Formats: sequence, structure tokens, C-alpha cells
Amino acid sequence: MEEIFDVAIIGMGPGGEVAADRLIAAGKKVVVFESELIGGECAYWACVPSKTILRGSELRDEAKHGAGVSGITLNWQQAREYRDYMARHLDDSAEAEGYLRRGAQVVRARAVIAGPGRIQADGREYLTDHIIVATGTAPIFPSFPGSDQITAWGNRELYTLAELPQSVAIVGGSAVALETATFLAGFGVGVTLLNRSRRLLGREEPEVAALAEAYLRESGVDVRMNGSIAKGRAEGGRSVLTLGDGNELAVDAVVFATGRTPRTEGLGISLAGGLLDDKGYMQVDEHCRSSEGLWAVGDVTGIMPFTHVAKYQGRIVADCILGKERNAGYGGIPRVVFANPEIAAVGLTREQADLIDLETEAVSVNLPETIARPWTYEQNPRGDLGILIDRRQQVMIGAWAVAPQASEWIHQAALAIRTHIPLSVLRDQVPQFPSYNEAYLVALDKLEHSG
Ligand SMILES: Cc1cc2nc3c(=O)[nH]c(=O)nc-3n(C[C@H](O)[C@H](O)[C@H](O)COP(=O)(O)OP(=O)(O)OC[C@H]3O[C@@H](n4cnc5c(N)ncnc54)[C@H](O)[C@@H]3O)c2cc1C
Ligand SMILES: NC(=O)c1ccc[n+]([C@@H]2O[C@H](COP(=O)([O-])OP(=O)(O)OC[C@H]3O[C@@H](n4cnc5c(N)ncnc54)[C@H](O)[C@@H]3O)[C@@H](O)[C@H]2O)c1
Repeated sequence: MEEIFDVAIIGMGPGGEVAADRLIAAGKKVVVFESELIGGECAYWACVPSKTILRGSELRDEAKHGAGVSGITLNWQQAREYRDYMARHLDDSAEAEGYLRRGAQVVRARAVIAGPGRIQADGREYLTDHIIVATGTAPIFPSFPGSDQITAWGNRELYTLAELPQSVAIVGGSAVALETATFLAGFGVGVTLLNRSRRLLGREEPEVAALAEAYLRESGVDVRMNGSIAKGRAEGGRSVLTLGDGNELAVDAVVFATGRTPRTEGLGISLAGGLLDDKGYMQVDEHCRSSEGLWAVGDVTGIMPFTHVAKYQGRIVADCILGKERNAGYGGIPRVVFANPEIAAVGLTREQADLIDLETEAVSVNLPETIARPWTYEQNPRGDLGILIDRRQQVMIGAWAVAPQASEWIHQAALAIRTHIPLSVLRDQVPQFPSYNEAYLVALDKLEHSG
């Protein structure tokens, strides 16, 4: 008789892995399909290598700001070796063995859906009660005259670099562009950032964009707003871009940080009753269910494309399949760009709040002017915090911080927003002295229209 699995997971990035781990631990019979490496984009070519390689220049800059510290230098070869170690030298055999040891079946092939509960891969058909799609996204490389002649890098080329270029153009103005610029400029590469609009980080508050731009410029990045590429060509081993304003820019490589597209083409989603939107993202309900027995987690859903969200959705789906029905909620989830200093945000922006007619008040505080921690932390202290409140409900609905360690202390706002902690309770907190967290009290005190 044909073997029937409880759950089949297509794509083993962070979303697929978390779902698999939970389902296997609960005793389910699981088959996983991975066409490249178990661990997905995040582990090998995105979050892990990018954050690892940023740490050195962050430390060096902290040292520049730290009193009585000097002489920190970066060593590309050692940094690269540690990056490669952290990216497992692009070897996932230990991960595959781990799943096999725990009783899952591992199929190293591209899978396609052939119908409800039916998957084809590696010339075989697999039957299953549930299918979880976790196939992630691929980078978008814009096309323009001569785009096929230039040296074009996406995140994979970038985060497996053996040798550093002397100069690059980075196209884009969001997370990948800013982190890449921070990394490369930190290692002394000449970076020109071409942002097609008038500001960076178009989804965040304008103050955040302005601070991000100022810090990037300070680190030596040539930031060009309204920067577009008219055409490109190869010349003497370099890539020459003709920009929209007519100027030419010659660089060793062009990094495209221009967004991503879901890996759903030809996947057979509709054959299992699933729907895709006009960009190819899978449509899911609040349980991350696409249709009966068909689920989706992670970037392929197009909902907050971050690893922590992919992992969260993996937990939601696994629990739903295990009979503990859970709804996914997306309030109070942090968004961090690991630039220098870190750029963190959570909840709504003023623009988003206005769209849903909330009565809001926003305040921002400069940290060195108001609390002690920036001064004990560094000699030339930096940092800003902004919060947004709902005046009627008297709760925080948005926050941002551009400051050292903001990725850590934004979680205080994340919890407040996610759980609707009343402002009166937030005001009654007693944060550690001296810590960046004290800034929240200062910001709350600055509000005019709250009790
Ligand atoms: C440069 C960069 C840096 C980033 N840094 C961060 C960060 O610091 N923090 C953060 O939260 N997010 C970060 N992200 C985003 C993060 O990488 C994604 O949100 C995350 O990887 C999504 O996980 P996922 O499981 O949905 O998909 P993925 O990690 O993309 O994994 C999908 C997997 O599915 C496999 N697959 C696809 N199709 C098939 C098929 N038909 N059959 C079998 N297997 C298939 C793929 O091979 C892949 O392994 C970064 C992204 C980039 C590009
Ligand atoms: N720290 C993190 O959590 C982190 C870090 C890096 C990436 N990510 C995620 O990875 C994904 C990819 O990031 P990203 O920054 O590439 O994508 P994005 O979609 O966030 O931003 C794309 C950028 O490219 C620009 N752009 C798009 N098409 C263009 C074109 N044809 N010409 C010029 N500019 C163009 C856009 O204006 C925007 O600034 C996102 O989902 C992001 O959230 C997360």
C-alpha cells in the first residue's frame, strides 16, 4: 500500500524548518522537500552571513566612539572565514542527517504540487494529508539597456564574496541596500547608493529615513536620491552605468537590492485549491491556511518578509495541524535594519495610522540630550527614539529607534504594542539605570495629551 505522510513541507528555510521541528517532535510523519540547502536563504545567503560580516565594522565603530579604545582593525580574510563557518560552508548534510535521525523523510529535489495532498519530486509521487508551502523568494534584477553586460550581484554573490571589490554601486534604498552599504563601506569599499526615490526606507517614518541617510553619509557612502540607471556597459573589466541625470559611474560591480519575488511559479498551487495574488504570493487566512490541507508560511505569503515572521507562521501552522487552532497576528513585530547604528521600528507609522483614522500623537527624543546611557556607552553619543500613541485608547501603536543596540531594546515597544499595555502602566515602569530603555519614560513624559 502507498505510504501516506501526515505533513509534507516544500522548502526548508526558517519557516519550513520551524514547522517541521514542531510536527516531528509531536510524532507526525513528515516528509520535507528542499531543492537547494536545508536552512534556506536566511542561513546561507541572507540573515546569518550578512549579520556576521557586519559585526566587525560595528565593533570598530563602537571602538571609535568608546573612550580609551583604539587600534581596532578589520581583517577581511578572518571575517570572511568566520562568515563561511557561520554559513556552514554551504553544507547542509548535518541538517539533513538531523531530520533523518528524527524520523522524517528528506527529499533533495524541487517539489511541485500535483493535486490536493499530492506532490511530485525526483520522479516520484508523495501522498500527504497536509502540504505546507515555504518556498520563499528570489531576488529581482531589474532589466535596462546593457543590464546583461554589467557585473550584477544579488545577495548570494555578495554574501559569498571571496575578495572585496574596490567600488560598487548599490541599487535600492531599503534593508538589503542599507546593510550592504554598511558592510562594504565598513571594509573600505567605495560605495555609491542609488535610491530611486527622494528618501530611503520608504515604509518607515521620514525621521528614520533622514537619520539613516545621515549615518550612511557619515560612514562614507555616496548616497544619491532620485538615482536611476539609464543604461549599462562593460569597459576594461568594470561596469559603467549611465545614470538618469546623464552622469556616468564606473564600478567593479553593481549590487541589486531591489526586492524579491515569490517562488511559486509552476508550483501547482491552484491544483491544490490555493490562490496566488497578482504578484504570485500565496493567499492565506489567519491560520496561514490557503485551502483545505494546504498551508503557507514565510516570505511566500508576502506578509512581513522576515525570518522571525516565517518562524512564527511555522509555529502557527504546526499548532493548527496538531489541533491547537491558533490565529496569526502581525501587530507589534519588530523591523530592524542592521546598519550602524541600528535602525529599528515596530507598529504603525503616522501615515498608516492616519489611513485608519486613528487620533494620534507622536513624540521623539534625542537620547544624548535626555538619558545617561548614550554617554556611558560612547564618547560621541548617538541615538533617537520616536513613539506614536493612540490618544483615544491611550496605548502605544508605533515606535522607532535609531541607536546602538536598538534591535534589542525595541522589543519593549514591541511588547507594549502587541499586548496593548496602557500608557499608565508603561509610565509606572522602573527601567534599569543607565539603559537605553529609560528613553521610553522620557518620551512618554513628553506626550501632551495623555493622562
Ligand atoms: C540579504 C538579506 C538579509 C536578510 N536579513 C534578515 C535579517 O537579518 N533578519 C530577518 O528577519 N530577515 C532577513 N532577511 C529576510 C529573510 O531571509 C527571509 O525573510 C527568510 O529567509 C524567509 O524564510 P522562508 O522560510 O520563508 O524562505 P527561504 O529562507 O527563502 O527558504 C525557502 C526554501 O525553499 C526552497 N524551495 C523553493 N522552492 C522549492 C521547491 N519547489 N521545492 C523544494 N524546495 C524549494 C529554497 O531552496 C529555500 O531553501 C534577509 C534577506 C536578505 C535577502
Ligand atoms: N534586517 C532584516 O530584517 C532584513 C535585512 C535585509 C533584507 N530583509 C528582507 O529581505 C527582503 C528584500 O530586501 P530588499 O531591501 O531587497 O527589498 P525591499 O523590497 O524592501 O526594497 C527594495 C528597494 O529597491 C528599490 N527598487 C525596487 N525596484 C527598483 C528598480 N527597478 N530600480 C531602482 N530601485 C528599485 C525600492 O524602491 C526599495 O528601496 C525584504 O523583504 C526585507 O524585509 C530583511
